[in-house]
Amino acid sequence: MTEVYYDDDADLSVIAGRKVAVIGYGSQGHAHALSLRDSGVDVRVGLPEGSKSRPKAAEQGLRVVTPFEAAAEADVIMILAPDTAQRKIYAESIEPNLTAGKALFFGHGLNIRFELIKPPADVDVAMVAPKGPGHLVRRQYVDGKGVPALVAVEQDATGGALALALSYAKAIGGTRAGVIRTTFKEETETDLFGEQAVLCGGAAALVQTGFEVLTEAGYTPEVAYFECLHELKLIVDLMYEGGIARMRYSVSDTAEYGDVTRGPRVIDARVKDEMRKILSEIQSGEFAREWIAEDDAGRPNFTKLQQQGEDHPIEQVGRQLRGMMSWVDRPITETA
Ligand SMILES: NC(=O)C1=CN([C@@H]2O[C@H](COP(=O)(O)OP(=O)(O)OC[C@H]3O[C@@H](n4cnc5c(N)ncnc54)[C@H](OP(=O)(O)O)[C@@H]3O)[C@@H](O)[C@H]2O)C=CC1
Ligand SMILES: CC[C@](O)(C(C)=O)C(=O)O
Ligand SMILES: [Mg+2]
Ligand SMILES: [Mg+2]
Repeated sequence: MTEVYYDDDADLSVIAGRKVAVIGYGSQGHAHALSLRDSGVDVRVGLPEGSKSRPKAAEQGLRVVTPFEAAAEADVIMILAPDTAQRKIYAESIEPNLTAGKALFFGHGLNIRFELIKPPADVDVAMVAPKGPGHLVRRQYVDGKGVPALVAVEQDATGGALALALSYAKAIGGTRAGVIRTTFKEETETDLFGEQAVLCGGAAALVQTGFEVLTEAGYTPEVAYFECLHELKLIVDLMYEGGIARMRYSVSDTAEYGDVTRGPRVIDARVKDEMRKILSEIQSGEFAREWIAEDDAGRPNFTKLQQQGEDHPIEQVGRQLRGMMSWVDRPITETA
């Protein structure tokens, strides 16, 4: 069985003895910067002049400097800007300051796995990748809990890269939940697959399609929303707590019989083949090339598809229904 690292396996004083730069203050950046600070780490946030994240970080009492200044001051540089922006930030602000013995950290491995960033051999290159959205990484930390994380070491120039990554993971709450060691290759490919085929792409398409089938057959949109979206969270909560078995224990026999007989008809061999194709596009670098080119072109296709998603009827009915449930529309974070 894979080794899982918990709080007792990581030494907080390792990261507390370093100067850390967090580049970016979005979903992950705000969570890392605030939790590092609350764990006693000397942290500064690197953001360009004019960045709309600057006031948020400053309001939270963090010292904000430019990415160049942050990389010059710090000896651990964590890049938490968008994946598509990282290669330019690296070239302009980090590379000139990446002297021997420093550590370059990532929250996701895309830029290293696909060689968009090639650090020099005399620095540590490591990853601390929480397996959850940044706003929940912060919320769990504040609540005394944690989101599981992956750590990986691509280069160990100092001999201390793993201890440093585990220490960093402890400072953001990861070792409270469990940290697994992996590689940049495995993290990048599984993370992209998970978000495309299951967690974001697969789940969103499943919900929208179920809603469409019911409403096109004449059923009430509000009923369809509760059935296909709202209740999904309650079902997934049971899976999160006790696996698919606990969900099946809790639902009726009728639901469980429908689940085991009809589920495989929805997610059938054709869907599995398509998932394999998606995985091979990730592994070959085809997806990364497509995404970088789309970003370089100003994201025309992405913007169109985002708009289509926002215009889907499930969003309108959902907004109305959630408006009646004050506890559902909780701000995703108190801080960013
Ligand atoms: N979202 C998540 O929960 C997860 C993300 N990750 C990884 O974490 C990394 C960050 O993603 P995410 O948190 O979603 O990013 P976001 O899009 O939420 O945030 C991006 C942040 O970077 C800032 N930024 C944009 N351009 C620059 C620049 N040139 N220099 C410095 N800062 C800049 C933005 O500032 P501004 O406000 O000015 O735009 C913003 O503060 C990615 O590698 C991602 O794959 C990993 C696990 C989960
Ligand atoms: C599931 C999406 C994710 O991989 C994440 C929150 O872990 C991301 O890139 O945002
Ligand atoms: Mg992920
Ligand atoms: Mg991801």
